[in-house]
Amino acid sequence: MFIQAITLFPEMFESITEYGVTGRARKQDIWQFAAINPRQFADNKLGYIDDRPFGGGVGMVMMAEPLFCAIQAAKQQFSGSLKNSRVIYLSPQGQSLSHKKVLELSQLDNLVLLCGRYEGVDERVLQTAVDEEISIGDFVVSGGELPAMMLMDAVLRFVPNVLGEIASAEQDSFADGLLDYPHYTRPAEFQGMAVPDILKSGNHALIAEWRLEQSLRRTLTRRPDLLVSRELLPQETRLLDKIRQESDE
Ligand SMILES: NC(=O)c1ccc(NCc2ccccc2N2CCOCC2)nc1
Repeated sequence: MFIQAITLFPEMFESITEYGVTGRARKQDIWQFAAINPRQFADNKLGYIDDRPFGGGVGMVMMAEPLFCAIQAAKQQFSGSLKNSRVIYLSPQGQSLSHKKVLELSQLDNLVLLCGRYEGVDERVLQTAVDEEISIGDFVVSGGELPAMMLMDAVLRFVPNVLGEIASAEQDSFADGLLDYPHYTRPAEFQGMAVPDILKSGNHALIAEWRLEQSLRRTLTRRPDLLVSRELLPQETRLLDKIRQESDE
């Protein structure tokens, strides 16, 4: 997958292109990245890429021309099939990012991520050159770069070989619609708190059931909304009934 970010702060993306599993995978050429700074497309010598808003109001708006040219330049860099590409604008006004959308985006060859700064971008860029507007949550941050990196990381976890054979994104809790179970490692006792005995039993079937019960228990108490739209396997229904009976006692 080839990901391009249109951003005034290219260096910010080093946190995902140089570090962690995503950084290692990029260095292994499992995915590729390029940043395009719209300032190079400013048609004035001073590199202005923002201007005052029509209609007045605080702050500045990113001008259409430099962004449009940057998106065109990104499209000329596409690898693989051109049609398997998407230009995405990260904004609080976008469609909420979901696991389903992450999976859909992970199938693409090319992603272009437009990162807004100032008060946002000229609407005409969105109308002519952006395919989708996506929000990573109902909150506002100072620029689109961090939301873009969140989207990138979530998507890259589903690109083959990014995670390596040990971990797999499919086993992530959200992948099967439940919250994750608690994790423990050595020492077996920490500040007087012991690790649940079941995890030291070596009985992998019982351990798997305990973990599933913990996921269900956590999901029921912290995010019951996730259970509403989820099909339950017989074993899950049995465990949920057991958990609900406990809380009814
Ligand atoms: N939820 C999200 O995905 C999300 C995405 C971006 C973002 N900010 C960049 C931005 C992008 C578009 C429009 C306005 C703005 N902002 C610019 C700075 O001022 C506030 C508004 N914030 C939250």
